[in-house]
Amino acid sequence: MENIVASASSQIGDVGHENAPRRSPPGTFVIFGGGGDLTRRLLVPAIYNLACAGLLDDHFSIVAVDWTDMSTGQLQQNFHDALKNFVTSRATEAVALREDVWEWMRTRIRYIRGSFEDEATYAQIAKEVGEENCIFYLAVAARFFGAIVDRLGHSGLAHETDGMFRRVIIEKPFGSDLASAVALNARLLKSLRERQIYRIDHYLGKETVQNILALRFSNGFFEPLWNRDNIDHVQITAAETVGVEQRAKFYEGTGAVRDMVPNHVMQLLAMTAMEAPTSFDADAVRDEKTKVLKAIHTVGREDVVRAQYGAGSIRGEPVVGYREEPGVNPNSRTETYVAMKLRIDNWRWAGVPFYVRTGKRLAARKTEIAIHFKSAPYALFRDTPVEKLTPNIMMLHIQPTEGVTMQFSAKIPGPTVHLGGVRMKFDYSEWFREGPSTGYETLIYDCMIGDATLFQRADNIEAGWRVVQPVLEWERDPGFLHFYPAGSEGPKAADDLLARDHRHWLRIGPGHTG
Ligand SMILES: NC(=O)C1=CN([C@@H]2O[C@H](COP(=O)(O)OP(=O)(O)OC[C@H]3O[C@@H](n4cnc5c(N)ncnc54)[C@H](OP(=O)(O)O)[C@@H]3O)[C@@H](O)[C@H]2O)C=CC1
Ligand SMILES: O=C1O[C@H](COP(=O)(O)O)[C@@H](O)[C@H](O)[C@H]1O
Repeated sequence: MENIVASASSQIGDVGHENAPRRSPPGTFVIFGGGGDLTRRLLVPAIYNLACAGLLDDHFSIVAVDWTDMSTGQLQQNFHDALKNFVTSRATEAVALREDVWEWMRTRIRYIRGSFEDEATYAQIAKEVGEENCIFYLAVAARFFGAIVDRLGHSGLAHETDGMFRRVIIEKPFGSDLASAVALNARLLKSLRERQIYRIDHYLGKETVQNILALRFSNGFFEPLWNRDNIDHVQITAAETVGVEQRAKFYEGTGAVRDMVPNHVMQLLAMTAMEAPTSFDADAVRDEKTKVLKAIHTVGREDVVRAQYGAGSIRGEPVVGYREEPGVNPNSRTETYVAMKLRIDNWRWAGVPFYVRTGKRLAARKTEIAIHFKSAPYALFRDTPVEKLTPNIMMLHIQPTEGVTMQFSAKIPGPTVHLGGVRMKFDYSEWFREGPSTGYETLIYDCMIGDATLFQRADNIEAGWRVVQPVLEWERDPGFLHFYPAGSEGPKAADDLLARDHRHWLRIGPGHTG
């Protein structure tokens, strides 16, 4: 995991200089699905940002493979238009395109028109890339993952020689349940070695997600408290305001559980709950993640709430319910929300529930991890006006706010003992004077330099699917689907899930959260 963010002048203690990132090795970045949406919106802007940062070797090139009828010139024009629309050096703020960098990039882009299922396409790629290092990025629908990798194997394109690498980046969804993920892993391993496979989870590219490990393991004061002696429970939220957008076809067969939980949510949980790895070596980190996911107790049906949004309003604007979205079956039982209570059965976490929830069309866009500490004893305050102590919560804000907040009690100035809940906040953009990148830059760059720390290993993916597998088996059961109005905090059943344990969710929308 390489730090590609320039060292900031406001850092206390120097962590940047001797770790200054090096240029990528020379090679070709082959994009299957080079005419598609992901390429345009995320991959090309990320490569451009790496070029701006001077991180690409002079012998870097892009080969886009797709069946769309266009020339290399037209593809270059499409990428240029895409960059103008989508390029951001930071996640939130648009910046002007640097034409000098674009010109450098343009001359390195080539197009191969061909079908993923045609051997001739691979022969053309082989001719184009020769003996160069290659990264094959599968920016394609999941049904092509196995088929493309088989052909990379048969054509010899997957074959590495001394000093030359061949790596494959695979997008999500990686399987649609445990069995299909296991089968896909087995299929990939017929043509590739595990170390050649980079299974992407874009959450791991987010600086704030990477910061979870930095925060836990580079500071002396968090880790001693990070266990069942001090933590009451943990809440993980990944809430979106968007609906299914133009992806109804994909989403109808997928739903919130498959789309978000085995991958993004499990990664957030693993980073929060894993033991300290022995180093940042990819396997050391991934061993610990897998161990903690494997320690999750088989989930019971009473600990899961599936739900679907109905009509409602977001920021005062009326929005239709999921079943009214274009392309969605009017009787659809696909969930757009899921909440789960998970128990991690190990020495650190036994007895500490991890409540996770994710959904579309909720009250706000908010991804955060809230660590709720156990309360201090109240006895000292019983003869004071203080009626209860403010819960101690440490919030790791992943997005759109990026930072960390600590909530605790403080004495309100005055002659009597009154306590108030206060917050101490670290904000990325305020402190480092620049926000984190989109995430794809880090992941692509890490693959170029052969660092798989932020990619999922086969056992990691399978452990995530194992957690949700029971939920997939109940999805047809009548009654296993609740409803919530768009723009709300989610279904009442999810509130009941915590109320049973005398707890409540932090608010997603604006308002008091403690
Ligand atoms: N788009 C996004 O924001 C995100 C996408 N992803 C994942 O990335 C992957 C790609 O998604 P996305 O870019 O949206 O998909 P697209 O359908 O936009 O892109 C795929 C491209 O491949 C082309 N194609 C399809 N079949 C063939 C074939 N047999 N031979 C050659 N070309 C073919 C498509 O052409 P045509 O359109 O003519 O079929 C299209 O140009 C998916 O796995 C998705 O889940 C992940 C995160 C975000
Ligand atoms: O992978 C996916 O993630 C997005 C949410 O990503 P974020 O970075 O905006 O949090 C989600 O909308 C999409 O359905 C899912 O496929």
